[in-house]
Amino acid sequence: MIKVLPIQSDAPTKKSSSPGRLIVLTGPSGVGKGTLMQELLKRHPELYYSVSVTTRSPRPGEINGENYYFISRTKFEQLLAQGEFLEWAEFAGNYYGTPREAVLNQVHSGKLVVLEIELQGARQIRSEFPKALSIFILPPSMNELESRIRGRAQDSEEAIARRLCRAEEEIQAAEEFDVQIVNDDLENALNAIEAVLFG
Ligand SMILES: Nc1nc2c(ncn2[C@@H]2O[C@H](COP(=O)(O)OP(=O)(O)O)[C@@H](O)[C@H]2O)c(=O)[nH]1
Ligand SMILES: Nc1ncnc2c1ncn2[C@@H]1O[C@H](COP(=O)(O)OP(=O)(O)O)[C@@H](O)[C@H]1O
Repeated sequence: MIKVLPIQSDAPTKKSSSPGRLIVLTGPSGVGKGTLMQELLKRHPELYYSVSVTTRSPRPGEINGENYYFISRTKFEQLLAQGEFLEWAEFAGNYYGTPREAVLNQVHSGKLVVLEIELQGARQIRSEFPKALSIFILPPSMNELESRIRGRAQDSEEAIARRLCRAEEEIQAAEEFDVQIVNDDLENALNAIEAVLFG
């Protein structure tokens, strides 16, 4: 079951009048969100990437504090009860959440802040922050999506099945978002995202 916390709505900031903004990058697991994000950050170091908190185990090569903050379920539930998440969801058996304070501070200081999150969290951000720009990344086909998830070779069969099942559902929601971009050729997809972010 997916659960999402209520969060604060767009509020004028006293700290800065510069146009900070929330950018939501969403789309099914394996579509290439992480890859696109890495490239975007290389090209635009001025973007602020929100590092999420998760109860999922680290994959080989993942670094705590860089890819995610990896914590226990008990700790996650404690932070949740303290209202520390801007949004959160349960996805494929694990909790994921966006740290509230860090993100709002960055937006208020005028940064473009990118959240790379799944559908339920993206919906919540959209409804609470109407000025957020939301981008839905689509795969060229379901076959290609499956081969990307398998090609990554970092998930169990069970985790792959859960991601594919969820992907079907997520793709149906693509039209809810401001912009849809197909990640077929990586360079083309990057150019399309840049056009949306920077005009
Ligand atoms: N709602 C929400 N989703 C998140 C957050 N962080 C990551 N996700 C999403 O959770 C899903 C699973 O992420 P992950 O376990 O890293 O698997 P992957 O997307 O297949 O690499 C992906 O769709 C992520 O975009 C978060 O803070 N909040
Ligand atoms: N445009 C693309 N063409 C081919 N493979 C891609 C493309 N974008 C990403 N991939 C590959 O697909 C796999 C899943 O990408 P990843 O960024 O981990 O997806 P997500 O973060 O959405 O789960 C990775 O092995 C990545 O190298």
